[in-house]
Amino acid sequence: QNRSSKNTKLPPGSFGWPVIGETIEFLFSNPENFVPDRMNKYSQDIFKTKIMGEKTVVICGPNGHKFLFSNEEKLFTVFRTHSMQRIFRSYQSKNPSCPPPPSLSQSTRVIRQPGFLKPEALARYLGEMDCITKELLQSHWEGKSEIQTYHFAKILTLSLASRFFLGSANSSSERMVKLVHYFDDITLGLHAMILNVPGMAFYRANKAAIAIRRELIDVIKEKKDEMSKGVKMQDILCHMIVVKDNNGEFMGENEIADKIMGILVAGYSTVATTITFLMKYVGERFDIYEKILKEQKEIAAAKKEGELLEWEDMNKMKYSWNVICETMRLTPPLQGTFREVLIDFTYAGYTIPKGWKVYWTTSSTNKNPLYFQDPQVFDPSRYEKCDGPIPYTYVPFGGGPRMCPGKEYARLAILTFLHNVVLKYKWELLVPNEKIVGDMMPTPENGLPIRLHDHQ
Ligand code: HEM
Repeated sequence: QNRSSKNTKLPPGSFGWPVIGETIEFLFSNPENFVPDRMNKYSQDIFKTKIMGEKTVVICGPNGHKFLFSNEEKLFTVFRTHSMQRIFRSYQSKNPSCPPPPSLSQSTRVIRQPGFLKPEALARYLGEMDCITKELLQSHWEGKSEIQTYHFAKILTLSLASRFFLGSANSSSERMVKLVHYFDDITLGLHAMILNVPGMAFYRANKAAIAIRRELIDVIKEKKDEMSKGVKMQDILCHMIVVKDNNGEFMGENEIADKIMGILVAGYSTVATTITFLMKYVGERFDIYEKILKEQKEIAAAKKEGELLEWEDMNKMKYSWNVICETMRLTPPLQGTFREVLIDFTYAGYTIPKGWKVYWTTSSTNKNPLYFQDPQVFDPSRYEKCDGPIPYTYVPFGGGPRMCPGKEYARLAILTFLHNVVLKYKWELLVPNEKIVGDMMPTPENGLPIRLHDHQ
């Protein structure tokens, strides 16, 4: 229901300290605690807080998720934190003729263009994805007994993403991989407080964005050069170069660079985190490893020697996908995102005023015993039951019209990795019970070192 009213009853909760509100608790306490603690204290449906300088309501539980995902662009619109807006600016203030900074949602429009991430396009790319994964496993794992999983996952993810989004006809992918630490800095800065002081996350993220933007502009120039020679290409970067905006104008290079950077960042740490925690959880459970291996061996046995993965193979990886889903339930690679309220509305008996921000988060459902029995237990069979989790309780990719556009791409990338790894290796965790650090971006403290064992 939505209505405007003067007799408003705001949701329960606390705005915390003057100015900073509850930002410190939000950013630095475990996100698995911040939300459930307040749900228990105030309301299971909704509570108010002040984070990142904004009056915010956190909308909770499956009903909250459903309400939010069903009212996009009616009651809410996307909101990027101030740090995100500043990091992804595609203009420099010294150049007043440049257009205003685009929001990340503009890169979303481009990535949602028909074709790019649709199954047909992904199916065409799958063989190459398999090939790149094999090559990287060979060059980074072959002959080694110990691997830093997280570091490798980042290299793999960034290589795949830049080859796919920037096009494979140049060496841009290797150049992006050299910038891997800058991508980390940006990811950490996305939810940082705006303190542009050396040593602070926001300062590092800005520096990183400048370095990546510079490199991307070189890649764009090279791409334009190739296109002018008539080389036919079908990647997102080419599309951005030729597409015109609403005013019939081509995008400037800074703008294209920012949009590409947005897509690379969105698809980078999420996939790398999932791969890393997948290796952790499977490394802890040999019974699960054996089931994955059985499934992958059957798929490999049905193929000719050296034949690359195809779309139908991916659809057979049902158990493997359930294991990945369970990984994302226990360690969601992205906690949640913000919206801005477009008009006053009421929810669960409370009024939420226009201009406030709304935050939805996986942590209001993913470990809630109401929806997941024995929530701390790693149990891929939860997704086997024909009805699976209750709708809107399991939302690692969000839902509704804003659901992650990279979901299918991520599924293929992670399954392709798992297929190649289990067929060749067993592994053991070198630091059992390794501490997980990082609040908005969960990270194993030591980078998840593993010891490899070949099957032979
Ligand atoms: C395991 C991997 C991934 C997870 C768990 C994940 C999760 C999410 C979530 C929760 C959102 C927010 C949706 C919302 O605001 O309601 C999102 C948005 C987004 N994701 Fe992903 N994502 C993953 C991989 C990727 C990949 C590989 C790409 C790039 C191809 C990508 C591109 C995007 C973009 C561009 C958005 C912004 C969408 C918008 O604002 O409309 N993601 N993702």
